Amino acid sequence: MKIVVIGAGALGSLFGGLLASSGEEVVLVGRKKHVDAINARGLRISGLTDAIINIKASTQPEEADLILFTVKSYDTETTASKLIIKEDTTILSLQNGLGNEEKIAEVVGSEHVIGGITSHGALFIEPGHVKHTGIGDTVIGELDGSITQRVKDISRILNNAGIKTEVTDSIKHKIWEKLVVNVGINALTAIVGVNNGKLLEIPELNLLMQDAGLEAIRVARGAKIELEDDLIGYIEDVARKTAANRSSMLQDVSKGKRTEIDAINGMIVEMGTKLGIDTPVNRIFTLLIKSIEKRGVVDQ
Ligand SMILES: NC(=O)c1ccc[n+]([C@@H]2O[C@H](COP(=O)([O-])OP(=O)(O)OC[C@H]3O[C@@H](n4cnc5c(N)ncnc54)[C@H](O)[C@@H]3O)[C@@H](O)[C@H]2O)c1
Ligand SMILES: CC(C)(CO)[C@@H](O)C(=O)[O-]
Repeated sequence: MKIVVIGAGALGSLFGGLLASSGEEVVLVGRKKHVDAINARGLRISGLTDAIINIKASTQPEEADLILFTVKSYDTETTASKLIIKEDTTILSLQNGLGNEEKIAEVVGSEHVIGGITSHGALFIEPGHVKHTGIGDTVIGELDGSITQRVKDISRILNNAGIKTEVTDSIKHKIWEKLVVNVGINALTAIVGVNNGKLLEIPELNLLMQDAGLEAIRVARGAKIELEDDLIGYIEDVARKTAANRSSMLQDVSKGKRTEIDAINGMIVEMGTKLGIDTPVNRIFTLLIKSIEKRGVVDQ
């Protein structure tokens, strides 16, 4: 199976490197500096995985049997329009946020798209070098809930590469559950500038995390997405397991980079408005993060 990783930054390089190490034919498609460093010296993975991997990298998309789609959510539409698709190409999005699979499907056709979430952590260190910062589960599935040979084949390949992966018949629910976690953790930690664990230690932050999460759960129910009962407890579990982590959104604002706010808290506000459900906490989080994006980095 030829695998092309579109959006080979932190997560895509980690997954692509692990797959190449397991013997799969992999091409990383990313930005020029990263691509040139990889082609010159191999891909270095440090942290929980320690390896230098010979792997092909390019700045241009290529035809593939499987495309791992790992750009930030704000690049989804433009990147999907550049994909080279053949009849049996499968695209697996491993992105955070809501709406990515639908945006890709609008461009290439829904028959090519499957959904996925992962709790692995990866950090872009420098061109040619990513750090494996966390090990977690990966779940993939057909958007219609069917269990097909292709998802079973992709799961086998990922597991063979050491990426523990399960197939689910409810990937949309899993994407929503991950979304609720990101709704509760990402923006708040970025606004206040704290690691994830502070959301458990500081009572005021814990209340805000719960309020944001409860709004998302109400919007999900309004959209007929029945979620697990104790999702607030799930958010807290993730914050506890990643207590020392700086969330991806805190990392982004610390570097003066654009965030994925629109696909996370912004999506809750957008859907809540359409459904007539108030989402004041998510609205404030969204406005504050957008203000921080415009403000840029300040000296602490
Ligand atoms: N990093 C993690 O630990 C992690 C974990 C779970 C989920 N995710 C999700 O995975 C997605 C990617 O996250 P990341 O941390 O790897 O981001 P990243 O910014 O490190 O990687 C994305 C890369 O794609 C590149 N890119 C954008 N458009 C492109 C194009 N058209 N062609 C080629 N390259 C292009 C960007 O320049 C960037 O280098 C996000 O949705 C994120 O929320 C990340
Ligand atoms: C789970 C999570 C919030 C841990 O930091 C991660 O998805 C992130 O940082 O985006």
